[in-house]
Amino acid sequence: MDGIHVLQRVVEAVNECLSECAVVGIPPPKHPLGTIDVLKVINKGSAQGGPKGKFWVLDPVDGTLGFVRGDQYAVALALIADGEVVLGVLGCPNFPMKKVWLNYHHRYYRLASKLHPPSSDLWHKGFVLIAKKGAGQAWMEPLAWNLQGSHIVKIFKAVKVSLIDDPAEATFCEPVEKANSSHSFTAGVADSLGLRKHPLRVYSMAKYAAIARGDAEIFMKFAKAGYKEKIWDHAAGVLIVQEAGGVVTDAGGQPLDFSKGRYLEGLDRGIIASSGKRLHEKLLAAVEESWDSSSL
Ligand SMILES: Nc1ncnc2c1ncn2[C@@H]1O[C@H](COP(=O)(O)OS(=O)(=O)O)[C@@H](OP(=O)(O)O)[C@H]1O
Ligand SMILES: [Mg+2]
Repeated sequence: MDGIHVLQRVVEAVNECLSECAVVGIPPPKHPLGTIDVLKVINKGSAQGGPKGKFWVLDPVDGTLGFVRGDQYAVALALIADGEVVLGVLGCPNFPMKKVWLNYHHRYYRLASKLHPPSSDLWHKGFVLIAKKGAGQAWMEPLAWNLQGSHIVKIFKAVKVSLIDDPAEATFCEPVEKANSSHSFTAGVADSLGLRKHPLRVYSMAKYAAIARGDAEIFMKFAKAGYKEKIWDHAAGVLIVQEAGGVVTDAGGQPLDFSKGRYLEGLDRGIIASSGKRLHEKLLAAVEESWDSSSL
């Protein structure tokens, strides 16, 4: 598809969404937007971020590889006010309701757990997670997936992190691509922490969703030195995990700083999240123990 056609599709999609505004109580525009109107709105997306003011952070397709492979990806939106994430929305259209199917795309798991292809009634997937800073709650709205054709009731359900704090029972998740996070370093940390389960490798911010929903207890991302993490790859997920009861910091135990512009400047080594304080402290200690012998 060439540029002009993509643009046409975008304009159509925007107008389709706007025509449904009334559903959420916003009056729809009197006339559909034209191409120039849509381009003007897109051009407003030039905020550089920073410590003052309010701005939205959007990652329309996070986990691009997962998206093109028909695997996990996320649509992530966050509102940042004076450098703090105050609202997070994370859409995970391919995320299965049953944890066991998260790994369906990975041959190793299919064979190890003798998974058969999911039947359509089991393959319920897709939800939107929402959290507001300070609410102490994160919410999940499943996407409409009743394949039996019966009435679809959309309900928000509170999600909570897992209660497991024994590393031997915990599951950790990490990026699929070795280029995005060192698998050998996290394997060392896992060993030192006493994690026994095989890592859950999931594309995109769906990893934060896995922690918030209690599908996994730990998330680690250690990119190569020099890589700068972007705020849109983390903002929504971090708030959702925190409000669901989890903890997210850098490897030095400091909160991620969303006030420094487009990047998470000053990030100490990597990003770690866990389902609770006790596990987090053990994880920080294990990272410290493994760091000196690592080549990162
Ligand atoms: N070299 C390198 N190192 C670290 N991180 C990188 C790197 N390259 C990309 N990215 C960013 O990682 C986003 C995808 O991260 P994931 O955790 O989903 O990784 S993975 O796709 O599961 O391997 C991905 O987000 P999207 O571009 O939205 O897919 C990138 O912003
Ligand atoms: Mg991204």
